[in-house]
Amino acid sequence: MTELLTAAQMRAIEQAAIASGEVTGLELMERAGRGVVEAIFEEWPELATTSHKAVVLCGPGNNGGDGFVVARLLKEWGWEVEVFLYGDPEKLPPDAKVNYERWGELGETFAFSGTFYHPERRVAYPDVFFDALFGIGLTRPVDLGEEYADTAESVPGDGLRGNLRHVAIDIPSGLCSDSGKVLGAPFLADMTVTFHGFKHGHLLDFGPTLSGKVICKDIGLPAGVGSGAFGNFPYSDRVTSAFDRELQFDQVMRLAKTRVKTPHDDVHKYTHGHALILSGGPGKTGAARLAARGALRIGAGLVTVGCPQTALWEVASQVTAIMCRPLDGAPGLTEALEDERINALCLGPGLGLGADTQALVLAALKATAPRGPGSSPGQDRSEHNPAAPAPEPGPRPTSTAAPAPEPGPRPASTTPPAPEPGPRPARAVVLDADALTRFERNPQVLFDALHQGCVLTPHAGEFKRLFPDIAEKLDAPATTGPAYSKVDATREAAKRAGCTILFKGPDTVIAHPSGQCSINSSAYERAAPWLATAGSGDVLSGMITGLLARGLHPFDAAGTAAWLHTECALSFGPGLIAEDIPEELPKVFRALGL
Ligand SMILES: NC(=O)C1=CN([C@@H]2O[C@H](COP(=O)(O)OP(=O)(O)OC[C@H]3O[C@@H](n4cnc5c(N)ncnc54)[C@H](O)[C@@H]3O)[C@@H](O)[C@H]2O)[C@@H](O)CC1
Ligand SMILES: [K+]
Repeated sequence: MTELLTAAQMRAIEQAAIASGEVTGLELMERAGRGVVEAIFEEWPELATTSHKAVVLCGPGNNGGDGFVVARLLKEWGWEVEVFLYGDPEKLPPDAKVNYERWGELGETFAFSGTFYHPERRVAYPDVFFDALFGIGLTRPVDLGEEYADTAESVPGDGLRGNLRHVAIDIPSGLCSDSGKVLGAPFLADMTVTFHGFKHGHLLDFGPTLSGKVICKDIGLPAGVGSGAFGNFPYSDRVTSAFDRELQFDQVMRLAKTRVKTPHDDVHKYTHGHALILSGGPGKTGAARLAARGALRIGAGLVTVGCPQTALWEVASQVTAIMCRPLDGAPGLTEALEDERINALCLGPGLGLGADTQALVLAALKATAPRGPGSSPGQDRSEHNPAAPAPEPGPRPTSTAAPAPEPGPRPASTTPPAPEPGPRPARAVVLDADALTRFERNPQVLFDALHQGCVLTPHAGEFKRLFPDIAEKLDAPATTGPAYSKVDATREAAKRAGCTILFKGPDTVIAHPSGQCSINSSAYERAAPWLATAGSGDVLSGMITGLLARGLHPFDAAGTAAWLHTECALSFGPGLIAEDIPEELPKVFRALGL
């Protein structure tokens, strides 16, 4: 499991380890520096010889301390190394000071006060420039003058400096480790070597652009409860990543299990759920058809497109395995939902911004709201109980349509699964696009009707319409670190709405009102810029709806669909159009060994 850390969590883990007496801060710093050297030799084996040159820019904190370790190790290896320090050596924290002095036995440290220019001593044409200026301790914008900005922001490996590689230690300086926002002049790295676990900032916002490639080195910090990077943090504070193939595999395996018919299974199409996708009128049915195809391919047993009578022939003439039915307005929907086998709905794609859309959404939410005490709409704002035993992530048995298959075999994992983020009601609803925008002027009306079975899938514009105050905080330029992040924003929105929110982007964040959160990053080796194509979001909504029909919990359905959506794009490659995404799913499933 890939667990993503905030600066505060990383500090807490380090401090707990040091306080336990198992390791000292100095040992951790030595391992961090060694990890950086290992990483550059692994990445660029041609550097693992003696005749290379490095410039190391150290800052006033422990990130600078790591830089002094790197300088010493490379010098001992036989490199020519030049070290600059931004700050007063007397004020370095204790571990960094020790390493400053150790380096001092091998070479000189030049004061960096805005210039690298030292005519007598400058290392000409270095092979690597190390950024050990600021790490997770960045608190304000970096402003070190033009020469620094020029060096830090130069295009990695640009021609001026030959094959100069820019390596950031822990996180590029000027990048906020919690938010991925930029504070002042940022360092543009070819490679970033971080420790123990990825930080949120490596995946969010500018993180992937500035970090180059991120390598995470183990520095021997003991694993806590959960034996992952998180130590003992409550689940409600944790964020996992869609790098997390294991977790996603687990979900997909569970789906696959119910595809296999054994002599004991009474599996028929209704046991895989029935998804209803609402469509707009004539000329506007394409989005719903795309969503329907996504729902069907991902495994919903039945998918019906409900459309105005006037659009019936348009839909009917373009679908085959997908059913269609006339469904006019809120009364029509309420009547359709008397069929209790319909257990997942999708509203929004192509629906239009008329009053009808609001009425349809409210009718859908009313008909699907859990009944009974303590389950009133908009009330799923409870926290997890972190002390509660973590159950197996088995199927959510609340769906009337989905059977209760055995959990599929899981890849070996040392991390216990997260507790269930609350029960899911029998029926679930995905709201996207126009179904969100329609409530721009009265979001509270929507929030009052939402329930724990809902998933909202806004892109940045839609998010802003529903949560303008949260978006304002998120969009404000960062002036201090750690800055308010997309994780903070999505969590806050999920709490307010009382349901799962999937906030789209290359850094898609999925949050549940309990605080449970994950990031589906389409960056680094999962970068798929061709996914930004018309209709791609409609397919995602449909895929989530399909997984909900299969009985997955909204939080899991949203995360798994987002992950598979990116996998489909990667598998297909450039040239992809929205229609290709669902059709790629079988190949992705096969590649997963299903
Ligand atoms: N024992 C430990 O705590 C370990 C720490 N490690 C390294 O230590 C780093 C964290 O060290 P620190 O907490 O000392 O933080 P940093 O080294 O990131 O920076 C903190 C210092 O920079 C100053 N500062 C912050 N923003 C500034 C700005 N814009 N302009 C000028 N000065 C600014 C702060 O006032 C403070 O003096 C990690 O990123 C990691 O590289 C690793 O060595 C592993 C072990
Ligand atoms: K750094």
